[in-house]
Amino acid sequence: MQVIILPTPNDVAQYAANSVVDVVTENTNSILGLATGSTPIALYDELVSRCRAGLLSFKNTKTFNLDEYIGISECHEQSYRAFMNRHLFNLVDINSANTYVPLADSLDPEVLARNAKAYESEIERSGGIDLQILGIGVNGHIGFNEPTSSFASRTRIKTLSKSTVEANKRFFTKGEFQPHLAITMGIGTILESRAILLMATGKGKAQAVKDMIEGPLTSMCPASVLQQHKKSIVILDEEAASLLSLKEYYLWCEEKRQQLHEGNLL
Ligand SMILES: N[C@@H]1[C@@H](O)[C@H](O)[C@@H](COP(=O)(O)O)O[C@@H]1O
Repeated sequence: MQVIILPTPNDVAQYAANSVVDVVTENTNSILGLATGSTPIALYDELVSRCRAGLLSFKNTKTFNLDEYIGISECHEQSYRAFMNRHLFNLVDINSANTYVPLADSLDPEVLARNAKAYESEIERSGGIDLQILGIGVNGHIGFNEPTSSFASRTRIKTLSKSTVEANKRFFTKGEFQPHLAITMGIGTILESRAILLMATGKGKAQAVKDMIEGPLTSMCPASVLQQHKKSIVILDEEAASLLSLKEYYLWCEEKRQQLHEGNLL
């Protein structure tokens, strides 16, 4: 796991944008895994600006989102499909037919299970995800893989934890139905991505970040599984990194990596 600590959330977004640009320009048919939540919004804003400036094109890119709520329609402004359309898909040159978000617009468990299975098949048919973007929940969840999710899990229906429902309450108006279920890529599915980039910003994420990087490998902190991935990069701002015991070491590692890269080590 590579841990990169940067001064501000904007630096985190810039770093993540550079990584996405590298993947998309190296292979114009690349497959991206995308996340929702407030953290990646600054990344999407940056990608939109670069695309509008002609520095980047998503013409042949395919995307797979991590998750979608069950119980609200795709047209609901809090659906993850609507979120992605609003923050990225409608603002860049991507072909909307190449943007996949789990289909969760049914209340029939059999239909939902079939949709989840079909999502897995579609990822596989596409050749797998080149770069998966992740955020992290305050309880260490990734996608909607809540604590105790199996590390071998595949795309499936998942019940949200009370703390996740609470954290996402701010997006729904008072008295409005708020989903307690979602379809999410499984942890096993996420781990098959060729590279993973997790972004975390703000003090509220500091404990989850510490558990993910320095805690034991445990399903109580689903993000800790990234310790086992061969190419996982965690990009943090100072606040999110504030509880790390080995913070100085991670900064030192980046300095050495940079010096080696620039032929400047001796
Ligand atoms: N399913 C999403 C996650 O993918 C996201 O990482 C998390 C944190 O969101 P935020 O970035 O708003 O803290 O929110 C939701 O639960």
